[in-house]
Amino acid sequence: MNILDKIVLRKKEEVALAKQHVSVKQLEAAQHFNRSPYSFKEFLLADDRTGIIAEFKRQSPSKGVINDKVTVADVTTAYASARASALSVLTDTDFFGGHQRDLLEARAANKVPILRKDFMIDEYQILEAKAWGADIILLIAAILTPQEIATLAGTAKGLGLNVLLEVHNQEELERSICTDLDAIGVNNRNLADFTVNIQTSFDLADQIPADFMKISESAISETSTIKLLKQAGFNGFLIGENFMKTEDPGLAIREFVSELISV
Ligand SMILES: O=C(O)c1ccccc1NCC(=O)[C@H](O)[C@H](O)COP(=O)(O)O
Repeated sequence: MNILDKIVLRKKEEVALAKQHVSVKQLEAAQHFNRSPYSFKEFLLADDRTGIIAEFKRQSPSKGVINDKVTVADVTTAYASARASALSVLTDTDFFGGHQRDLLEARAANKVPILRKDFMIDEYQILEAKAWGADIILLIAAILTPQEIATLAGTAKGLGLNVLLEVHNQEELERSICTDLDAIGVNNRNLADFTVNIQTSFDLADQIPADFMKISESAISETSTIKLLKQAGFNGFLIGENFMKTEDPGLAIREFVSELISV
């Protein structure tokens, strides 16, 4: 069993448990449920933003603890001030050390789109994402059937949420595309064995239909890579570890962005 299988197995238990504790009615009555989500596309394309989707990532299965000394509010507000186009907040606890309250804290502190970064397998989690103040949800092709992707994407769009589909190869891309997607992300990390290769994004760039925003995800640590990805047609760049591994992720993104815009 690989790590994705383990995560999905645990996620099924978590969702079943969550449904016993919080009803759909309660989620629908939550403070954020009726707010209108920000447009992911607008923030990705805005002249005064960078395309960076900056991730709050305490730990990961591949790296263990990355940073457990910083707070969500400090880091995410620094990311947004440094002109990140969006924030990514992990809400998976067992494998990434994230939590629902991380998303709620990021929402309270920021006026930019926020991705609920989790392993979505059930419509209930989409309602949670809306209730907790997310603007974007992630659907990972490697763990969902085409029918599940279409259904979950349809539910999310019905709630006004933005949908990011994540793929790792052409086969996943071809079988997963549906109308209710806003963006397609190419993950440079193989989630089964943790190997990373930026070339994955370049290989798939031209295969992504022009109607979708193109995002490159994982293992980005150089501004020169972003420039090449932009030339290949990418609009967004999901970066976690490169900022989070430093003592001051806010300073790290500021320095990164000043280098990015200096040429
Ligand atoms: O990061 C991991 O180890 C990982 C393992 C298993 C499933 C997902 C995993 N990461 C999720 C991500 O996609 C990344 O957090 C995100 O793209 C940022 O990547 P990075 O900039 O390399 O931290």
